[in-house]
Amino acid sequence: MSIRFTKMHGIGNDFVIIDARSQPVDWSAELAEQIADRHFGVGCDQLITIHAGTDGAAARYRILNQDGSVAGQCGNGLRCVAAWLWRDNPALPNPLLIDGDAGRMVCERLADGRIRAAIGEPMFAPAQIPFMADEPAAHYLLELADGSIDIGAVSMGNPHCLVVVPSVDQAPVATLGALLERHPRFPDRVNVGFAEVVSRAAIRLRVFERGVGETLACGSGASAAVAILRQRDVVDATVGVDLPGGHLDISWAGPGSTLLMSGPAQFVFDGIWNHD
Ligand SMILES: N[C@@H](CCC[C@H](N)C(=O)O)C(=O)O
Repeated sequence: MSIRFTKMHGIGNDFVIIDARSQPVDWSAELAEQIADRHFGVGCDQLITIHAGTDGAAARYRILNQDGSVAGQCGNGLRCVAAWLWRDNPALPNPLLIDGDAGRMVCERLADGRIRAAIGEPMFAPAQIPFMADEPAAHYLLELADGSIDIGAVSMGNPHCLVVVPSVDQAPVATLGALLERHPRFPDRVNVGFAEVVSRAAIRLRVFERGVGETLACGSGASAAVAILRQRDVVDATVGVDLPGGHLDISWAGPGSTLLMSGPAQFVFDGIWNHD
């Protein structure tokens, strides 16, 4: 079987995007694992499929991680889906409505070519993350085999935890990230951010993504980091986030408001995936 796809990235967080409206797609963990494989497949952090939209949405998007697990949100992927939809049909409006498992998102192409996505309100209630705790808090102590660690936790439509570190360059992203991703208090596993606060308007961030490992960038991770640091009143409403693959601007006015994420969406190539 042959499947047409587009390879894209948002500051190095890379995706294979498949239009599931115009061709049959066997949406499965196995398909994601095969396509995402960097040696035997196309190679990507996430496989994203585009489905028919309803009620005014241009489309619906679904996300599978490299390991085949389902994700509810993908900030960088959402911007790429918006750019893909505008390329596919230049008559589509700007802003554009796109539905996902986390709800309805609004994407707007800015004058400088970047895309600003409204990705919803951060959710701090432990049951919504999901995270095992009695009540929402700005800090949680998480038990590890050799002590405990201070974390923040939030859902951006997908689960995130955050560790504040003195320097992201020295942070044990691979080891601690893998440990926290599967910590028993996160029953659905979790994306793990390591943030260095540079000022009230700037942070540096590395993210160990659930179902992938460390990626060059994570849009929902950048959003989660700003939401948690804003909850702690450590940063202002607008924050520049530097990730290994590039820069995102995040704005969150606070409870009751949607969070805004601005950044690029890049096409890499179009191709055809042939598989048995
Ligand atoms: N890279 C994405 C997040 C992808 C999903 C995540 N790994 C999860 O399992 O929740 C982003 O840019 O937000």
